[in-house]
Amino acid sequence: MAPPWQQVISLFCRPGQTSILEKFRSPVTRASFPPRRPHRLAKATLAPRTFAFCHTFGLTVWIALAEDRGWALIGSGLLLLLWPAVAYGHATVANDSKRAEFRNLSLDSLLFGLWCSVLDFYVLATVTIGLACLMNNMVTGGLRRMAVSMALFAGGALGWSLLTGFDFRPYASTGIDIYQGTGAVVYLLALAYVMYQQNRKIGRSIVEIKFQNRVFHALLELGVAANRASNIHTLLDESLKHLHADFPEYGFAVFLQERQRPEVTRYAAVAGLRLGAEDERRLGGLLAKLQERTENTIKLREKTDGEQLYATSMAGRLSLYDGWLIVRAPRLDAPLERMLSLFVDQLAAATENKLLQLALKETAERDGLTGLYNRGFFESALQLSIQGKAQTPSLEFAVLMMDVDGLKVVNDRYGHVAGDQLITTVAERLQVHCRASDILARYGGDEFVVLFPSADITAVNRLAKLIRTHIEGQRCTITTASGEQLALELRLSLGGASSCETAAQEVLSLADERMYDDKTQRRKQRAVYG
Ligand SMILES: Nc1nc2c(ncn2[C@@H]2O[C@H](COP(=O)(O)OP(=O)(O)OP(=O)(O)O)[C@@H](O)[C@H]2O)c(=O)[nH]1
Repeated sequence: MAPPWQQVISLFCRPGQTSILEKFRSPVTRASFPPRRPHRLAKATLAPRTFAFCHTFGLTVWIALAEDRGWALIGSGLLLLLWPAVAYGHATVANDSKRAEFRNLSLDSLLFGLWCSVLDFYVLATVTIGLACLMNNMVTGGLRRMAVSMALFAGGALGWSLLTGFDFRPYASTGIDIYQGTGAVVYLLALAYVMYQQNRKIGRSIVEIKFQNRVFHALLELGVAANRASNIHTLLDESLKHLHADFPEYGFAVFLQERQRPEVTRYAAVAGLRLGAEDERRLGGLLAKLQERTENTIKLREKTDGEQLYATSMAGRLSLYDGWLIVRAPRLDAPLERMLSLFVDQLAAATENKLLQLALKETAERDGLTGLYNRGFFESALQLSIQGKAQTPSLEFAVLMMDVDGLKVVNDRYGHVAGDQLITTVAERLQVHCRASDILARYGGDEFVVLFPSADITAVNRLAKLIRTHIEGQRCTITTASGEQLALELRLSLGGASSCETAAQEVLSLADERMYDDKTQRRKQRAVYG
């Protein structure tokens, strides 16, 4: 059985409702003790409420002394002094602090109504206190709350009159009138000041929210730009363009410098800053000297367009580069610094991802020795051409196969290093004669292939002629592993075919056959001519 004091408390609780004591003992309440923060409304009303109740207590004391009504009135008036603290505590510990404060405002009206009755409806006090209650509720909760407040004020006054009998004393004394009038004016001014402070706070919050929205938008745009960009230059250019569109009052630049050689700026982008090539070089040099600095944002010595330049470091967030975001701003304030640090984080992550993505793409598409497309990429491109021909029969494509003659001999005589150099030399020279639309790939060992995605056999003949004129029989110098210099003659066997001559799937094998025919013929010729 619960101790008697607990039974008394439980009398005030509805069945199933948790008593205040239980709330305090529950682990949840203990975990959140000391109490939560009161709602800003509770904080804002604390001072005016304290003033109003203290002032009413003063009025009570004055009337009690002036009319010799004894200490009973003053003693009960002491409750008025306690109420502001109780109300504030209530709003502080409540789960829903705002609702609790609204309840406090209602109780204010009820208490004041009752007290006006205690003071026998002294007219000036009843009017000013009643008006103050109505205004307070109107300001915080609109017409509905004001109506509730009016009802509670009237209810408090009538209720007390019914309990203790109705007395009416329209006037006390001039001194008390002056005291009450002055109190009412001070209260109104205090209320107006609180409202002004609240408005200022709201104004500041709106400005901050707008700024945060711009930051959020810039970060979203950065994500989109990062997805779309095909290389680092585009990524940086687009990101800065969007950032400048969101923050036109600032100018931006970004520098990525090589980690090992900070004086080398690998990528730079500018938006909303007038930086010539010379300025960029000078700024790059300045940033290279700042590598050791650890602060987030540094004020630079440089100024542009009459405004100060600041640099925010990407500080170790890129594996190969050191990055800097430069901003031109009249001054560096806390929101700008926060925005820079957020943007730099995202930009560094997007750049690093893009670098990784490009490296992976490079590995997947390119041949490691020559840097040309590899066989996998060529075969995907050939499949696309075959599909294109199936969908649009008038769309032709062609293939030229090439094989370096005599690589085995070079390997056997001078080693694989020399053989590798022969392969890369052929690749470089072939690249010179290919057009941007031609897909030149290393097909395997010493075999190369060119796909002409929308051309016929004339493209093959054109390139074959260029190879025969400018590569065939040309000499190249190769250094062996032992440091010996060799002069080798380049020789290539060629075979071309196009989709006008055979079925699309057969083009590559036809080109291959023709290349072997060419190789056989050239072998015979070499045998004949020695
Ligand atoms: N150095 C080097 N050699 C390679 C590479 N890939 C393949 N090879 C060699 O290239 C040679 C290609 O063989 P073949 O085409 O029969 O040699 P070839 O001397 O060019 O003969 P023909 O084409 O008949 O003139 C082989 O000896 C392979 O080992 C490579 O990446 N580097």
